[in-house]
Amino acid sequence: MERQVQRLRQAFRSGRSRPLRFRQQQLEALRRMVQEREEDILAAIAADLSKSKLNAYSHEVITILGEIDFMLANLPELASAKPAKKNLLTMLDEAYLQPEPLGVVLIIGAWNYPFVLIMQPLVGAIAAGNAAIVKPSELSENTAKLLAKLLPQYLDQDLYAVVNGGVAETTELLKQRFDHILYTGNTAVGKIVMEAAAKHLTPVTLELGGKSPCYIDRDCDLDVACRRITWGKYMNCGQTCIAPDYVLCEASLQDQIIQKIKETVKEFYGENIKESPDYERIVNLRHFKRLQGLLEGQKIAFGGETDEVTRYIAPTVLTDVDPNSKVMQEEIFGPILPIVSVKNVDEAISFINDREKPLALYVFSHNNKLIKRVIEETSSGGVTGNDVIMHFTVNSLPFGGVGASGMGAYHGKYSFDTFSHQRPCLLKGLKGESVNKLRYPPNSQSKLGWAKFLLLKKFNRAGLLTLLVTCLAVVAAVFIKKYQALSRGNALLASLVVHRLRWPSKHS
Ligand SMILES: NC(=O)c1ccc[n+]([C@@H]2O[C@H](COP(=O)([O-])OP(=O)(O)OC[C@H]3O[C@@H](n4cnc5c(N)ncnc54)[C@H](O)[C@@H]3O)[C@@H](O)[C@H]2O)c1
Ligand SMILES: CCCCCCCCCCCCCCCCCC=O
Repeated sequence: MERQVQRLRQAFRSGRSRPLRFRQQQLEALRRMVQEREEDILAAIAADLSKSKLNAYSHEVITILGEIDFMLANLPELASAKPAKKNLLTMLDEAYLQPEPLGVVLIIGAWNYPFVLIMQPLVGAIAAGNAAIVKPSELSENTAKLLAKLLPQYLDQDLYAVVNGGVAETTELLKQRFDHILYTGNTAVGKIVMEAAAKHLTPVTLELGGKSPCYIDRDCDLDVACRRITWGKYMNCGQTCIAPDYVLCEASLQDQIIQKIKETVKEFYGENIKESPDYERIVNLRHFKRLQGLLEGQKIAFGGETDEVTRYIAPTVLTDVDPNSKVMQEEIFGPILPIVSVKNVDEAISFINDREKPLALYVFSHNNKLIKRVIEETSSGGVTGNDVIMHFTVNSLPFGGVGASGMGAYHGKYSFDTFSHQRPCLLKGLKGESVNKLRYPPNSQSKLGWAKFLLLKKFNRAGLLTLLVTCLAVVAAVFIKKYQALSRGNALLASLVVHRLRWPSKHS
């Protein structure tokens, strides 16, 4: 592994990944890969998550095609130097921010959206001019194997590599020195990644999880709210980092919400959910058993059926859930939706604030002021009002967590920034030593006065008067110089006219 990282570092040092044209070619190759190998990609995702090809396309492939298109369209602007504001001491100089690639970056993905969670950061890493190693999750082994086969066929092999494996391989990988690590997965492993990164002072982006709350206000269109929540909760069988984890609402709303979600489940997946091509399965037996454990002792409003052989768990709603029960202590990451009743929005806000900061927060209400209030008085990675999941799809919004749900963000421009160093550059000329004298020793009270004026824009009356006189003197000097030049010009013109009058040319 050490040798592999070294190989990438050498290729990065050659400077090959930096020119915009090269980055564009690699992104175009990535897009070609997605288009030409679409069938293989959909089949791998389908095999890993028992997902229909249509859903694999709309959950994963669309996102990546959109991200590549965004980068290709915006790369010249993203990679360009941005002028910076200057102070009085540097106003004649050039000050700008130059994005530069970080070097060799590591991208570790999770299994639940196995294609997106590797490819979307990779697009950002390439766009920013880095070399990259990607480590797909071993739990989504079909997608992992396919990525290891396809990426080298389409991308520069010395700059981009795939490492497959589980804990042992990832542990070994994490011993190497990287210039950035973007990790997606659970919080416990996030801590391991951060600890390993700290040994090399490597910056990290941690895309973690958490329990994303969903508050439904009394003043709300419950039909719409429940339809949207049902979609976001049971998509990918609840195995979505930003799925609404639980519902908070007044007790009086509980029965209606249960009824409406039940009807929507029927509308979406039919009478026989097991037969629906739109309903996935739990990724493995460990997660299946974990989820079964969360159902124990709970009041099941509907759903709750499980089948170990196919790892099927029906869309389930739990009612009157005790906030101290196990299902409310850990991220559910499955098709189980607890409803916890609260007296009002104040109690909902306290409930949210008493817990770790979630990755997403959802509020449903006709009352925009209430939505804004919930946003104002809580914290979360992202928020969607009157819908769920959809903020993930807006690539002008950074995607990431806060507190226990992660650090840093990516998507669109934010991916580019995550994998770049915004290098501050100040270019000065070699003239202007008379002003520079102010900062050279020996120091004096008057020099300090000038420093305060030039850097802090603080000055007293005497200073202001001096400045005014200085400015007037400068203006006068410029004016006199121009006037002299003008008079010299006029004199020259006059002499030419006289000259021509005396000796008219033969053509005139
Ligand atoms: N914020 C996001 O964008 C996002 C997206 C998807 C999932 N998630 C979160 O991820 C979690 C589910 O993913 P998971 O953790 O089960 O995925 P996972 O089991 O696939 O693990 C994630 C990655 O960590 C590696 N890994 C596992 N154990 C390790 C160890 N001991 N040392 C080093 N590396 C190790 C795996 O090989 C894998 O590549 C949920 O909490 C979910 O909310 C977050
Ligand atoms: C008219 C048809 C439009 C279909 C649009 C479908 C939009 C689907 C959006 C899917 C979003 C997938 C979320 C992936 C989250 C991955 C990160 C967390 O696990």
